[in-house]
Amino acid sequence: MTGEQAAEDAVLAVEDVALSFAGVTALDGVSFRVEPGTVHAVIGPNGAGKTSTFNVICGVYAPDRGSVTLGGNRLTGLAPHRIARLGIGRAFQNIALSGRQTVLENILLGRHVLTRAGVIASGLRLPSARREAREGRAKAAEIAELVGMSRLLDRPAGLLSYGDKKRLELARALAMEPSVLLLDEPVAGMNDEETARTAGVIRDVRDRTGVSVLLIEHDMTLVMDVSDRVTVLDFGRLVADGAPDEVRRHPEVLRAYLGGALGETDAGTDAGTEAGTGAGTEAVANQDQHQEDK
Ligand SMILES: Nc1ncnc2c1ncn2[C@@H]1O[C@H](COP(=O)(O)OP(=O)(O)OP(=O)(O)O)[C@@H](O)[C@H]1O
Repeated sequence: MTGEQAAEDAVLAVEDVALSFAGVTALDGVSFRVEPGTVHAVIGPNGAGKTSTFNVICGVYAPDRGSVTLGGNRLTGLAPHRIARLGIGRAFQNIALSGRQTVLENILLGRHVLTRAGVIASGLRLPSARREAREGRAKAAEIAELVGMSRLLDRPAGLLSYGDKKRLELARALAMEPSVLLLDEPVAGMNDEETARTAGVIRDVRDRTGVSVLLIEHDMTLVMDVSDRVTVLDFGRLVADGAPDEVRRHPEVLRAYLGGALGETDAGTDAGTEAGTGAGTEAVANQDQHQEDK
């Protein structure tokens, strides 16, 4: 297989996905592609369909229409654990770590999806199980280094700072060796310093492992800072998809974030100008504030 083919293999394609709940449209014909080795953000106001998109990708929800493929393999219709095995790793917004277990043990828990030696082989301490355990620990240590937690390997997760807990959740998802890592609000609740550290980790994941990162995030400073591409949803529809700079100036994006308040007025037409960009940034900042108030 050539390098180019390998890269093509890891493309995550969401195609014409529609999803509704008892008459409420959550997603309405959403399509986008996550290119290998990129950071890709999905943004939009509350209720836009971001979490629903993640849930369709992971197999938590079956879409009414459309499909999700990874490297040409159809994920839609498969159970979540099979989708995880095929290369979709997800770190959750709500931290679900084992507090008494150490950082190393928590990362190893993330690997169980990959472990081949069964319970019996492990119990009998067969060579295959011992080798797998050794390899697992080495890999977990590598991942801990990547997320800046090498010195915390033996610390119980329950004693970590908030930021380290969130980065450990990310590390645990990475331990599954995914092609695409899904991050649900990775910097929610973090201060500026913690946010900057996490931004560095996200970039390192992309640059050092080649894993694509797909993230939902309300913190627009982070989104614009780390993303190679941004997909914007509003009321379940895709309203923009492009480089951060293009998306920030897109009239539909300004309209979505300002709740239609600007309608046909200045910012709608000025969207491509400096003034328009400023209005968008402000609107997005208001959205952040709204999140904090929730
Ligand atoms: N399990 C569900 N049952 C009923 N309606 C749902 C369910 N999940 C999502 N929805 C609806 O689907 C729409 C999209 O919701 P979704 O949670 O995907 O949005 P979101 O962009 O993630 O929002 P937020 O930023 O507030 O998390 C909303 O109208 C929401 O109320």
